[in-house]
Amino acid sequence: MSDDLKRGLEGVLVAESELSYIDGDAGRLIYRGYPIEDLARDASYEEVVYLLWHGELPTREQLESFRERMAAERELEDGVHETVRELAEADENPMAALRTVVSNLSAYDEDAGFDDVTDHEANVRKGCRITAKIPTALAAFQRIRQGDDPVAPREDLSHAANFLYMLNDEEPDDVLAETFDMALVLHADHGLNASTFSAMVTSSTLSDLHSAVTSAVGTLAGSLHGGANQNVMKMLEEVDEADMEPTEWVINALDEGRRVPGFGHRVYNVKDPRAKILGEKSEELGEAAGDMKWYEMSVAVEEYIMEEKGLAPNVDFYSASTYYQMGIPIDIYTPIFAMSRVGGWIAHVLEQYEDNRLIRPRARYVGPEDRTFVPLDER
Ligand SMILES: CC(=O)SCCNC(=O)CCNC(=O)[C@H](O)C(C)(C)COP(=O)(O)OP(=O)(O)OC[C@H]1O[C@@H](n2cnc3c(N)ncnc32)[C@H](O)[C@@H]1OP(=O)(O)O
Ligand SMILES: O=C([O-])CC(=O)C(=O)O
Repeated sequence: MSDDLKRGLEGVLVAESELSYIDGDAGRLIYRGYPIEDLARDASYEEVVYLLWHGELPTREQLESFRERMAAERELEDGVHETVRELAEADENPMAALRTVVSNLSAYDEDAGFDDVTDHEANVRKGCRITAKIPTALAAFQRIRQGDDPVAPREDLSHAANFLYMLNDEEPDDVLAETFDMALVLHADHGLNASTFSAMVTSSTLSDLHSAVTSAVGTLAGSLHGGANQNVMKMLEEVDEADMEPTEWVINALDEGRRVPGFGHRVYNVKDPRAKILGEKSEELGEAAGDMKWYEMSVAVEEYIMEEKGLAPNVDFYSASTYYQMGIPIDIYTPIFAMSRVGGWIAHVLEQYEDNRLIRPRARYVGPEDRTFVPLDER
């Protein structure tokens, strides 16, 4: 046993995976061998989920049947719908609401249970249901809390277009649907990031898929991980409202020892390739709207932090201004991240079950030893 301490498990290899590879120095990301740039340009979210779960890109027929299968699972059972309504009416935080809803889905899933948690086919069925229902739950949550009626899902729309339709009660145009689909593709998997790792830890105990995804949603919520995307947008809004230079906000934050959301990464030492693609989208949306404010502010922040701290933007940085310009409410950016990453979480759980070993590291004990117990009355 090695006594080397690796805080935050930095750089520690704990598994073999065929799912995604990140070259942090070259700024390169691939899913099962395919460059993220190619997938973002040409593949739909459904195609990418198929690739992650099955190992190969689908043929047209395979994709059609996978799409139909997922789309048929979009409706929420009445009990889940009631939970969504209660959470929305109680003004629950959206990530907390999503965590509760994912957990609640298992009560209505005919394959749920702890008898044979590693059954691959049952897990793909459960995975389809969880992935298909998260957008419905999230859109309903958003609409109920803003005082509108939920919009029922449509089976004829893509995963991305259907979500925007349910959110806005309006079919998105092609630009919006394609931009959102691309964002889902970009967020679908990313090696052993913290939320994926927590899904793996949960499944490694031979707990079930719903528990693993519930753990992952809770982990993604934190501001050092998926929660950063909404903090990026809050920063840009603060800059705008105070009519200050973006660099001023950053200088203040750094002076106060605060992290600037959307910058830095455990694995990338250069600009995250996903941030490059999302930056282009943010720029295009600004051009289309004739308002470059959000994009230009973002670029000013990026240039300043690179120069001062040598830190590059991560995926959360440009997803913020992209979603904002699509009219998406800020506090559902992180649930939208979860809506995509669930495909990756499930793929990693399937992989974990294929060759399971309990994940259980050690801590170096630095507390006292050999203390003499003093009975309660004598303390
Ligand atoms: C989808 C995702 O999860 S992507 C990440 C999303 N999270 C964020 O954007 C939050 C802001 N970023 C961060 O807090 C970090 O960069 C993390 C958590 C992402 C990575 O953290 P780590 O790998 O632990 O890097 P670590 O904390 O060691 O940082 C290295 C140095 O860069 C600094 N640094 C890293 N990120 C930032 C930042 N965003 N703002 C200011 N300084 C930063 C640290 O202060 C540290 O400096 P020091 O050596 O002088 O103390
Ligand atoms: O890989 C990480 O640590 C964080 C990240 O970028 C992601 O989860 O997409």
